[in-house]
Amino acid sequence: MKEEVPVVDFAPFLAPDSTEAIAEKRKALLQEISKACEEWGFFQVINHGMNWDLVQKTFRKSQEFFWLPLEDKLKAQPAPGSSPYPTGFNNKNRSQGVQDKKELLFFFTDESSTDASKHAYSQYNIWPDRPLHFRSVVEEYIQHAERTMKCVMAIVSESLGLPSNFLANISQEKLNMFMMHYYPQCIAENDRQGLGYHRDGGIITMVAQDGVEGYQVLKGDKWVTIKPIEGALTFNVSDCLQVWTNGRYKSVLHRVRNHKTHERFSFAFETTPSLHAQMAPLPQFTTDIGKPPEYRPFEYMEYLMIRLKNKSLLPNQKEGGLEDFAV
Ligand SMILES: O=C(O)CCC(=O)C(=O)O
Ligand SMILES: [Fe+2]
Repeated sequence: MKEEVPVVDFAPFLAPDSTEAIAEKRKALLQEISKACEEWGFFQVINHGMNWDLVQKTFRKSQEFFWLPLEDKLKAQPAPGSSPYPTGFNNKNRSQGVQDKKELLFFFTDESSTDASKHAYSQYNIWPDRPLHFRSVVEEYIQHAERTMKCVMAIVSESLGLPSNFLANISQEKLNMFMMHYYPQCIAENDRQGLGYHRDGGIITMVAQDGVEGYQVLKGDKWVTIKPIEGALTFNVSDCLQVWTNGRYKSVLHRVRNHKTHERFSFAFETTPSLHAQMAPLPQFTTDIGKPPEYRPFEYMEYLMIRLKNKSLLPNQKEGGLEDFAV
């Protein structure tokens, strides 16, 4: 049988009243999610509550942007030396030292912070002038994505047997990132590295795909395509969740291959702790259950700098990652 990323129907979580039957369904779903996070690190969700018309509208804006001539897109790059972060347009990222066949628009979104001075990363965002209404549409998407992500974090917390506000509270100061990806069509079979294999660096990532295949996750030694399902969103465990749960939930390698006959658009919304968060496996997954920690404590920034460097390595240089913090 062909293996596929588990698809979970969130309808029972969105149901307004909680009958015994719904409570039973929720319990079963939490088990499905837990199994998916342990075995795949990925799951797809239908009936997630995110407005699909808005997702479609944002895809149209993304197309309008990426279909502009390159010289216009380059105007959304930060002026040299003006931003310490890779915000705005980028068509030069590398994976494993090889240039990805992809274009990217990258935004920070500071989530409801109590201390604006600490969290003013979005000041480095670069909003393209064209297409018209680009910023208002994308900001609306981000607002909805934040809400959906909060709901998913609560459900993932419960799937670990923890209180629903656990992941929201563990690192209260969060930083979110929103990436709009564009993968051009690519005929040459040996040149389809849209986004090279990687693990995500945050807590959880939420991906919206258009209808074009190309997103793949490594299961055992096989790349499994994450089927684009109309109306579904994909969620994956990222490195922070793997560290906190001491490896119980897996941050799994995934990649994007360019399509032979179609260009592909996708959005990734990633929630991460603040840059100065202290990371370490939690007692619930170590001392409380008699397991030694798999990672030493570290500052999140230390790890992000390693990741940033990975994007511009040459082919013979070794990438850094969580292994650098393993004990
Ligand atoms: O483009 C996609 O479908 C996935 C992108 C991804 O893996 C990422 O942004 O980390
Ligand atoms: Fe990713």
